[in-house]
Amino acid sequence: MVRSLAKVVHKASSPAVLEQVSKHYGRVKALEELSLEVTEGELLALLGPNGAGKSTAISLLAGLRRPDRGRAWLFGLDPRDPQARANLGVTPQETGLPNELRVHEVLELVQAHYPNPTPRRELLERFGLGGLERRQCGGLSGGQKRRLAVALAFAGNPRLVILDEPTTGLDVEARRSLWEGVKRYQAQGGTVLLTTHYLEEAEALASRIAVIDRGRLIAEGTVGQIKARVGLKQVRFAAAELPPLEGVSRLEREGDTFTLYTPEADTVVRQLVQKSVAFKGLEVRSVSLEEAFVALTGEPQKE
Ligand SMILES: Nc1ncnc2c1ncn2[C@@H]1O[C@H](COP(=O)(O)OP(=O)(O)OP(=O)(O)O)[C@@H](O)[C@H]1O
Repeated sequence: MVRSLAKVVHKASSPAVLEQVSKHYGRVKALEELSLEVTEGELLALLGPNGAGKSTAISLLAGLRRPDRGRAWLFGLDPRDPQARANLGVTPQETGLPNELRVHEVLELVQAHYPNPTPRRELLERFGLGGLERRQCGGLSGGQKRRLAVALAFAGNPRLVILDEPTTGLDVEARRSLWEGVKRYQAQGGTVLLTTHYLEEAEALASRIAVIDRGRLIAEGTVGQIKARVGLKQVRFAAAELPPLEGVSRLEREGDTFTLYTPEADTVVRQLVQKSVAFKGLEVRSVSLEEAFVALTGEPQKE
């Protein structure tokens, strides 16, 4: 009795919880027994390759879809409960703004749905939109549109904001300006769940990272802990044979070309020299997050 009560209190105190959720689209398994908790005041970055299930997880928390199994909680309530969603702001992946409406009109339209909206000035300033109030949305640049779409997620003065790949397609400057707005919200006590393909973005913003792949949680921890796991280097060279090597997360062979993934490229190259491997055309480079995920989640080492 005490235990189940503790469980309820725990869920009620967290802005968002997924508890062992599974979601299938026909034969496609989008999520498999995924558990995730976003705690008050944190910025949790949800990372994963294309099709990992990030958007599906978000849609369950936003009450847009229901899990086939398991439960989703938003402020201790069913996410489809309007009372729970009144405290939530969401930016979808796609930016659909009416071309004819002016920036201030769009903001007012969204603010009007909330009892205690964030002041317009603050939103404009926070997301670098000052001076654009009277511009029609159709006349905004891609980066400005994206910043406005993200600002809208904050318009209702929410306690939790879900940002689904907010900076995809933005240049470095626009991305940084958006990060500043998100950081300021979090500094004022806001909670954020962010999905992104960019490790750099998670690094700049996240207090914690969860990595999902094929609908399952495969890693979770601080930025440092995740970086240590996905911060792999790729070592590639041609050689006739390869002795066993230490510190290799994954090994691929195509003809006489070997591709090794390792967190310790220097150590691997040193072993090649020490073991007198006659290698040619050595290349060492950092892998993309995508490749790191494949190396992490792929089959075990094989030739
Ligand atoms: N409406 C749908 N109907 C059928 N399959 C779907 C649907 N939505 C998503 N899927 C599939 O479910 C899986 C998870 O998709 P989801 O969009 O949640 O992943 P994601 O991690 O957000 O991907 P991305 O990074 O590409 O946005 C994928 O295999 C996808 O093709």
